[in-house]
Amino acid sequence: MDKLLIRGGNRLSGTLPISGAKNAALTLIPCALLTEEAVTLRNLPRLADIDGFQHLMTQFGVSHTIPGKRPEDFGRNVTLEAMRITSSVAPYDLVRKMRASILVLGPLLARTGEATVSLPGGCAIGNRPIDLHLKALEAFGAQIEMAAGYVKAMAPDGGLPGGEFDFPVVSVGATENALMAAVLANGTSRLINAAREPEIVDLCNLLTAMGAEIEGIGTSELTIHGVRKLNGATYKVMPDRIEAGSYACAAAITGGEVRLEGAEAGDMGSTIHALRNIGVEIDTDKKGITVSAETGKLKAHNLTTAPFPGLATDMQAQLMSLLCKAEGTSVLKETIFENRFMHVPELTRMGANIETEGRTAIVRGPVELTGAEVMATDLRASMSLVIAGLAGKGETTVRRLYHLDRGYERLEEKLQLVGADIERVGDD
Ligand SMILES: CC(=O)N[C@H]1[C@@H](OP(=O)(O)OP(=O)(O)OC[C@H]2O[C@@H](n3ccc(=O)[nH]c3=O)[C@H](O)[C@@H]2O)O[C@H](CO)[C@@H](O)[C@@H]1O
Ligand SMILES: C=C(OP(=O)(O)O)C(=O)O
Repeated sequence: MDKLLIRGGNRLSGTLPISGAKNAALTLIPCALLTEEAVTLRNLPRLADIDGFQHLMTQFGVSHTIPGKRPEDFGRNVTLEAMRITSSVAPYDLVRKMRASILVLGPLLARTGEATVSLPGGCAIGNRPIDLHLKALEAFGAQIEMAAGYVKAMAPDGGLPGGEFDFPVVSVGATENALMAAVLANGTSRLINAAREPEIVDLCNLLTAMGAEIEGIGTSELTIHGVRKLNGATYKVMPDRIEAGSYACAAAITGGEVRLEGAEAGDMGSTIHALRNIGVEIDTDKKGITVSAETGKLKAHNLTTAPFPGLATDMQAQLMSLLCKAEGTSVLKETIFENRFMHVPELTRMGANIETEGRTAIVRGPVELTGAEVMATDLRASMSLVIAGLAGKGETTVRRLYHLDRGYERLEEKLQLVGADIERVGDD
């Protein structure tokens, strides 16, 4: 298995491009199930999760074409066409590798009147139940059955009537599934306390381009007037705000100055706010953001993760690494997932001074980070180790790169562009 070798200490400087957002792409791809016409997605990131989702789509009879693009370019355009749905079953083998596969449930149900999807199971960061996905679909008139690790959703003859669902907890995925089911319902549906992450807005914008009628886009109350048919569309995936935030932390921890080309500051308010409070300078414009920092001037700051517009849980680990180099004591509270501090023991091995108590981590800094052999346990935890490695004295080896490959397009190439000493090597 490949590993990353990072020789820390280089100050990052220059420009790196920000890719299309994984979490947007994973909900835009299943929209192709909602229409017989072609849906073309531009700026899809080249990631293991995206390849996996495209593969899953072939299971339902969706064809995809990738027009030739130079391999050295980032991103990719893909046309998905679901002229006829040949199966509405998502088997365990394909679903278990990628939790987001559950996002085919809503659109398959809406298009064909039934869907059978393997339960995705938990993952390293928490249990991640799907009860809210199912309750929202039930509220729209679906009948749900569970058997042998699969969930089967059925619509009444003539399709889902639509309905109202008030989310007791904000859920990104459940909001997405509910939206994709509601757009083809016979009546009007209402989602209350819906997630309003920028990726949900991206989903609503694609659905609207396909002919859906959605009111309240960008708010926590969405009204969806079901339409009989949706058409195809061509749509550009939004920039990845988590990738951009991660590279901002990487630049800052090295005391560097990096331009994140294509980053959308408007989607990154809480991350930018956090970075500025830590002492990182951020300049924003329409085409990207520029991050600069002086390592000696970083200061402690308390952070609490929350649904958008709060601080994204997907940024917690990366900011924690940065705070190891900040003067003073920072308190980080993780409110979204119950087990999202798995980077802490690895960061500690690199010299960090972090104590955890339940969902709170106390980071004392600044410390001298040192290179070490570390093991990645999940996507953002892995990135936090890369960030620490960039600032660490000596060599850091990060193993289990499949986590990083789920969410960072050609990570080492992008970091090399700004001067990092990082390479991917085969294991010996
Ligand atoms: C592919 C994708 O977009 N992934 C993102 C999505 O995950 P995902 O959509 O899985 O996360 P959710 O927003 O659904 O989860 C939020 C919280 O709700 C709970 N919950 C969720 C669904 C449910 O049916 N029941 C329930 O209790 C979860 O366990 C968690 O505690 O949003 C998360 C929160 O911003 C991000 O960290 C993930 O990167
Ligand atoms: C947790 C994440 O993704 P997923 O929901 O795909 O596991 C993430 O992107 O940080």
